[in-house]
Amino acid sequence: MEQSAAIIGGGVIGGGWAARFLLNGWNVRVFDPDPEAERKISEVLANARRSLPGLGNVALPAEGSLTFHDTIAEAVDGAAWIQESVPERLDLKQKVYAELQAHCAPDAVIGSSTSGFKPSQLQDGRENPGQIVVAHPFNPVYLLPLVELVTTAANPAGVIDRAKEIITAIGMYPLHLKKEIDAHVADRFLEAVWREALWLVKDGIATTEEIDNAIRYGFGIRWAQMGLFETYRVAGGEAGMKHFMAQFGPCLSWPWTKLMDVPEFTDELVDLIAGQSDEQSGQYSIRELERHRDDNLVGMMRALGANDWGAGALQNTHDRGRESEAGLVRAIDDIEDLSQPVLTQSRVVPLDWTDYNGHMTESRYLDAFAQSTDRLMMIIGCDAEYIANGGSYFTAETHIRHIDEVHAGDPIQVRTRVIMGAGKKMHLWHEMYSGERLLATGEHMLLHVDLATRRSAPPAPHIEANLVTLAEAHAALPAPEGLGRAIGAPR
Ligand SMILES: NC(=O)C1=CN([C@@H]2O[C@H](COP(=O)(O)OP(=O)(O)OC[C@H]3O[C@@H](n4cnc5c(N)ncnc54)[C@H](O)[C@@H]3O)[C@@H](O)[C@H]2O)C=CC1
Ligand SMILES: C[N+](C)(C)CC(=O)CC(=O)[O-]
Repeated sequence: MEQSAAIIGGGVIGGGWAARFLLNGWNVRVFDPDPEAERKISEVLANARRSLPGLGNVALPAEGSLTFHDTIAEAVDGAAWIQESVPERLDLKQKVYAELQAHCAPDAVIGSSTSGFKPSQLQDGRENPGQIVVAHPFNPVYLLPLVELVTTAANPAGVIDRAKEIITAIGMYPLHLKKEIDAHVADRFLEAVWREALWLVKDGIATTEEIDNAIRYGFGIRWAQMGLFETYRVAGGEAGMKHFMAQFGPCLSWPWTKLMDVPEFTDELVDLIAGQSDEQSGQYSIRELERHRDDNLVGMMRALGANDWGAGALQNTHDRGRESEAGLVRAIDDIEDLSQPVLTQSRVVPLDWTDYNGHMTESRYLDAFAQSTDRLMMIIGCDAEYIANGGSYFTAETHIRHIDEVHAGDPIQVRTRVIMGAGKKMHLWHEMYSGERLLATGEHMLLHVDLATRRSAPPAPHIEANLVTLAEAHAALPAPEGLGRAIGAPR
């Protein structure tokens, strides 16, 4: 069913929310009095379109529609989710809530992007306080999954459940905080770190660039994959957290930091920091910096996905939930038409799959075909459980033909035929398409192995039976052009 989200305030964060909903198939209705809002959102959207669709390994749904409206009343019409992202001023937010509630559906969820206000401050004086929650995201909203969902006793369980369901459906992670507090959880850290950094610059200890290097060459990468406590548990050595606390606990009272002491924001300090920041990154426009940031985030999250860890594991779960809508199956019984090649991949080319030639790089064709082989193995029953019990397939030979180029952000699909499946042998033929365009073919010979002896061995009977079923069904199709071809001179 088509769903609509209203975006109230379409700046940095509202634009990110608009992209997140839109690219996950929602219709998006924007209200923002700024005459430049449409241009700004279209620029954020362009960055989101080049990065988000390729983040996961399964294609997103078709984009929803994006419309701009002159009044709040029009924007919230029919909206199931309303996301308020107006500037961080309580009086303004409260005025906006009064107008929202005069026009929106009583069962719509209203989420606030507020970085610091408590939900009770937003609910105060409202007729229907139960529909208002804090849904605090992180920039860029279209890539980072965290949403701090802060609720109060005024929020019925049904509203909280719906909020969690919708946030999850658009590929995000609702961290539900049941106790409200100024600045929630994550912004408390960010502010503490920022305060320390301002002191270090003001006191002439380090420049903005040196501070950024201290973060990005070290603990910043660590935090991205294990957070704070798991990282320190490991840092405690074999004795874990207890040893870590015994060793470093006393430093807290020496103290190493100036946590609560805020440097005064004099013109001199602002000029010092802004000047160093210009020197550090002034050669890039903000949009260029956003694209570098997005490329890096996609690469890091995809690396985490390969390890099924942290934000990457979350993305993998989201991908699994999208498989059937994308037409992918996990078992032979779920294939609708056995006579046709099996859809083994439906995705978008990710940013980190491209090279200096500006197109998908050669090694990624093998990567894509290998993922299709993995799915075909799962479909015939060679799944994680079977492999854990000691049986699997090894690839003995591969021949890839590159027929047409494809770029980051383009959709690709792989269709797979079983050419032969008998005894230990599995002979596969993959065809990769973008729409109707044939991009590449992959011919692969695999051997079933016993993982204990590392030698070829017959597969379990049900696997062989499934392979034979597919091979017989696919044998009725015309032989693929290029099957069995050796490397030849280009025509
Ligand atoms: N910028 C950031 O890093 C983050 C900001 N937030 C929160 O998101 C909210 C918005 O912040 P930004 O997007 O950074 O600000 P922004 O200044 O980029 O955007 C605010 C937008 O609201 C519009 N606006 C002003 N009055 C309005 C009204 N009455 N109705 C509708 N729209 C109106 C403005 O025209 C502007 O486009 C704030 O509550 C902020 O704390 C949350 C997470 C991160
Ligand atoms: C600086 N900030 C308080 C607006 C930051 C946030 O709220 C979250 C983020 O994206 O860093």
